[in-house]
Amino acid sequence: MLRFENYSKRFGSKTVLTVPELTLERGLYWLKGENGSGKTTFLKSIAGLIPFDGTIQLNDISIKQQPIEYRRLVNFAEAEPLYPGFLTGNDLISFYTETKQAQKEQVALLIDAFDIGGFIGEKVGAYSSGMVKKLSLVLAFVGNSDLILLDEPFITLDHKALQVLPEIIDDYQQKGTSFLISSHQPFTLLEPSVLTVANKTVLPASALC
Ligand SMILES: Nc1ncnc2c1ncn2[C@@H]1O[C@H](COP(=O)(O)OP(=O)(O)OP(=O)(O)O)[C@@H](O)[C@H]1O
Repeated sequence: MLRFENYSKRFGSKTVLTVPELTLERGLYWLKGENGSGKTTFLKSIAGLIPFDGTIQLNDISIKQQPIEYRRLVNFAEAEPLYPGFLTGNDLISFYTETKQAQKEQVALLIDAFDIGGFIGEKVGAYSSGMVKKLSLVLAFVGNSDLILLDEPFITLDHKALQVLPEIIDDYQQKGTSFLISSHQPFTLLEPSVLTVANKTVLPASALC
């Protein structure tokens, strides 16, 4: 269960998002909203990457009071991931495998599913945007996170990866992982609950009726 109380995010003097109170039960959520509405800001706040006012708790664990414990539960894949160009994909995968205490078999399956084995020995600086995107998705699925945040996961992926990604999301969801996914493209096959980011707040679509 993900809970927000008196959440607000300012950049300088400008408040871009407020969520007075919101509880999200375990599940798969599609975060919808226009450009600049606040989807990435919301996801980055939940990932613990940017400061904010108020409270965010996952399973009663507070991002501010128990940051290490909280971060163990959450994985995040950025819309346009950036990694130090001198590292190889293997360097990053090894680091995530260790910090997320992931099983080597799980990692091997992900490398195979996203078909990245042919280039992860090379430095990330030489990757195309789609290759970086696939690597970032593999890293997001490494370990046993309670909540996976995917910011625009479908952009720049090739046809095969576009087919594989929903299957993996479905598989993880059935094992109990929750997802918050921002996307301008529908992914209705997975039957997500819709969250709308508009008017500087986040509301379940049902609340808008
Ligand atoms: N680092 C920053 N400094 C100042 N303002 C920012 C910063 N990051 C985001 N914003 C502002 O916060 C608001 C929300 O931006 P955000 O990136 O969260 O939108 P988004 O819904 O993800 O947009 P898109 O669909 O275009 O990716 C925008 O008004 C944006 O200008």
